[in-house]
Amino acid sequence: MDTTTYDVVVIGAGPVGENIADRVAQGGLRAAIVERELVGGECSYWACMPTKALLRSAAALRAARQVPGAREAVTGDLDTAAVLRRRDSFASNWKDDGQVSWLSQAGISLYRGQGRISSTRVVEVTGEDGATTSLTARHAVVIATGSGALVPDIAGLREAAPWTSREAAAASAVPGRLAIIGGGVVASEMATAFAGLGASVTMLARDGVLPLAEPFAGERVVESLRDAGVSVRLGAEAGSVKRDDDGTVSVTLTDGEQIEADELLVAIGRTPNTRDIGLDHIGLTPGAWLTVDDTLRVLGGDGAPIGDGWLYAAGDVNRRVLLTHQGKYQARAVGDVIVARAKGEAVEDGRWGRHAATADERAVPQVVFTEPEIASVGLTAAAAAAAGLRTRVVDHDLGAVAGSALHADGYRGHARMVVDEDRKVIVGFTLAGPDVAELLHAATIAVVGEVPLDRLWHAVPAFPTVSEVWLRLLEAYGR
Ligand SMILES: Cc1cc2nc3c(=O)[nH]c(=O)nc-3n(C[C@H](O)[C@H](O)[C@H](O)COP(=O)(O)OP(=O)(O)OC[C@H]3O[C@@H](n4cnc5c(N)ncnc54)[C@H](O)[C@@H]3O)c2cc1C
Ligand SMILES: NC(=O)c1ccc[n+]([C@@H]2O[C@H](COP(=O)([O-])OP(=O)(O)OC[C@H]3O[C@@H](n4cnc5c(N)ncnc54)[C@H](O)[C@@H]3O)[C@@H](O)[C@H]2O)c1
Repeated sequence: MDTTTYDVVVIGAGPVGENIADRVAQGGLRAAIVERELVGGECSYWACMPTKALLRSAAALRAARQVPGAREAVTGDLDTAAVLRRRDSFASNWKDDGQVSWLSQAGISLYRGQGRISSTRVVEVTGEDGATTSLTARHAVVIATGSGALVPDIAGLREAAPWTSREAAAASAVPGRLAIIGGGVVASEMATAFAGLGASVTMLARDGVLPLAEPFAGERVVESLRDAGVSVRLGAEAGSVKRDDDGTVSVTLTDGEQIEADELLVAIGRTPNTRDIGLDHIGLTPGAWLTVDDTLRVLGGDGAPIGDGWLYAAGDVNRRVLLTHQGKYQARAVGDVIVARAKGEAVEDGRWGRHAATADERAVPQVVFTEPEIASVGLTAAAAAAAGLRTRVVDHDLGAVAGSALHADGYRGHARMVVDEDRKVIVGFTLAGPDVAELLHAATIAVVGEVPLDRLWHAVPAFPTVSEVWLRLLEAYGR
């Protein structure tokens, strides 16, 4: 058995693991990273990048059709084969050579195989050929193993070989009929994408569509999915599933109704990749989400860091926020804190300190790439109320600003800001409308910066842009 010692060993080379390794290497420590599939993780090959590529061409076409002059220039339909080819290139054709050479130029050692913690600071890597390498970390081990699709215990579901987000993201053809179980982010985006690509889509949204967003967001998405021909079945629950010999999938709903499709996508959330990473060797439960403190140290059942604090977890696997950008934010904090602790430097773990992932709590931005796009940061009105904040909610019609009218004929959208009345700062902001994704960062800065409303009056939106909605919201709030 080979034995190799590094300062830091990272298990999982998704976006989060890669960033952690890079950060500690930049801090002067020697890092090894362990990956069992493709360097780049879920986001690069089966999640963010390919799914957005599947959505983008139809969005561009819709945008052109909303502007007279451009509309007349669009004479054909979406070219599905070209969309899938573009998606393939955004998934790097499911090859990780580019990312592997990036690791190498960053001075990070890559070990391919399944990583498992075998004892304090020791990770064993089992390669495809069964050979084992033992890696010892002088300072820290970081778990960045991400998450996989959750498949519920519905009778016949597993035997019916359903799609998860992976098969949807990497589909080589568009099914004639696609049924989807779920109403969250993956279900909404994939219903949008596959309807845009010509599939006949049925969405079984037991708990509603985008139920965690502001209610107007889900309502707009349902409306537009239905306009696009999607059958959105709010409250419908799959009771059992069967795939016939001819490949047809039949879903029997709990009320007895039967729905047939060529493929069935299950999109009801995620499960952590912790089943086989050696958690039992350190007193934790295999298959469970990991609990961490604000500097991302893994906590044991007693609420204290494991051992002397040598074990960290970042990204999806700690369940704080299941988003790439937020996982990479955690990666910067965890990489820097490992370096600081290794060098005996001060740890800045107070609120908004360099080594604390404070924004995870109440300042998370997210864009859902549906039609319309849903861009949000911070708390919804309901979440703010549940958190006990005294709030005022201000709404504005996003279509009623000059910039929106110019952007597209018939522009429809909505904006909401949630103000903490005791501090007179924005704690939540949601936009629903075409191309609102790029408007989000202004709101994120206002929320993270806790910019007083009085000062925001001096942040003047350029005319004529959609951002003028900021002024309208302030006017509605009053000075
Ligand atoms: C369909 C879909 C679309 C999404 N779109 C977006 C989006 O648009 N924007 C966004 O911000 N987020 C999006 N997300 C979420 C995003 O993909 C995740 O938040 C992100 O990938 C998490 O990164 P990670 O590094 O924590 O985990 P992962 O990306 O899951 O990477 C973990 C890596 O660890 C490896 N690994 C696991 N266990 C081991 C082991 N024992 N040994 C060695 N290697 C191991 C895995 O092979 C994997 O490469 C989407 C998710 C899905 C499912
Ligand atoms: N654009 C983006 O930022 C983006 C895109 C896709 C995914 N993601 C991330 O990936 C993660 C996973 O997405 P997801 O859509 O799978 O999960 P999700 O948690 O967003 O939504 C899952 C939905 O399924 C419902 N559900 C749960 N069990 C069910 C059941 N048995 N039957 C029917 N419905 C059920 C839930 O009520 C929920 O609404 C999300 O947390 C999200 O952050 C982000």
